[in-house]
Amino acid sequence: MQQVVGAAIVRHARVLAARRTTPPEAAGRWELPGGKVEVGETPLGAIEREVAEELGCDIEVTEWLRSQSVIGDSYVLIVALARLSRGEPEASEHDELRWLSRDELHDVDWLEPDRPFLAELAHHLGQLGETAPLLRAILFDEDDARAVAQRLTRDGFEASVLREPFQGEDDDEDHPWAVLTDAPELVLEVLVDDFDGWLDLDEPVAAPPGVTPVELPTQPKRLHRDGT
Ligand SMILES: Nc1nc2c([nH]c(=O)n2[C@H]2C[C@H](O)[C@@H](COP(=O)(O)OP(=O)(O)OP(=O)(O)O)O2)c(=O)[nH]1
Repeated sequence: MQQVVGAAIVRHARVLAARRTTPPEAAGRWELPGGKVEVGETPLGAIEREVAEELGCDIEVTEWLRSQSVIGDSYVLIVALARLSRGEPEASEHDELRWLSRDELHDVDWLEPDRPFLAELAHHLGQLGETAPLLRAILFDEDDARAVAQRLTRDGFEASVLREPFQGEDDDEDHPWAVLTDAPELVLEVLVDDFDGWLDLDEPVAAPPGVTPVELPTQPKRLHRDGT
C-alpha cells in the first residue's frame, strides 16, 4: 500500500484543517494538508514537501500519531504532529483553512479516513490547552511585536503576531499589535518592559489568531515589578 501523509499542524492548542476543492466527491470536505509519499521519498520528506507546496510554509514534525487509516484499496494515511517553523500557512490548493480547538474538532466534515485520528488529536490538544494558557502582549509598533515574537520563538515558545482592532473602530491607523504566546507571564513581562508595550491580563484568550477581534484596554496597563 502506498502511504499518504497528513500534517496535524498545531499552534496555540489548535490544529490546522484544510478544505479540499477536488475531486468533486471530496470537495468541501476537510483534511489535514499533505499528500502521497513519492517513490524514493521518506514520509518526513513528503510531508515537508507537501506542506511547503500547499501552504507555502515550513513545518517541524514533532511526532507521528499512532493510528493509521486505510484510504480505499491502495493507500494508507499516517499523520504527523507538527508545528510551524517558517511562514504563515496560506491556502493555494484548498479553499479554506481553519484552526480548530479541541472542542471544535468535530465541527467540520472530515474526510472519512481522517476520523480515526481525531481522538488522538483531541487528547494532544487537550494536554496542550491545560499546560499552555495563552497570554497577550500589546505593542504599538509592528517591528517591536515581531522582535518580541522572534525572541519568544528563539527561546522555544510559540508566538504569533496579530493586529488587534479596538472595538468599534474602522480606521486601522492606530491599531496596536499583539503577540499571542504560551510563554509564562514572567518571561513576557520582561520583554514588554524592554519594548515599551504592556501585558493584557484582563481577558483569557479564547480565539485563534486573527479570527475574532478582542476588546483591548484603552489605557496601557504597566506592570511594576517592585509592586508599586
Ligand atoms: N492530503 C491528504 N489526503 C487525504 C487525507 N485524508 C484522505 O482520505 N486523503 C486522501 C485524499 C486523496 O485521495 C489522497 C491524497 O491525495 P492528494 O491529492 O492529497 O495527494 P497528492 O497531493 O500527492 O496529489 P496528486 O499529486 O496525486 O494529485 O488521500 C488527508 O488528511 N490529507
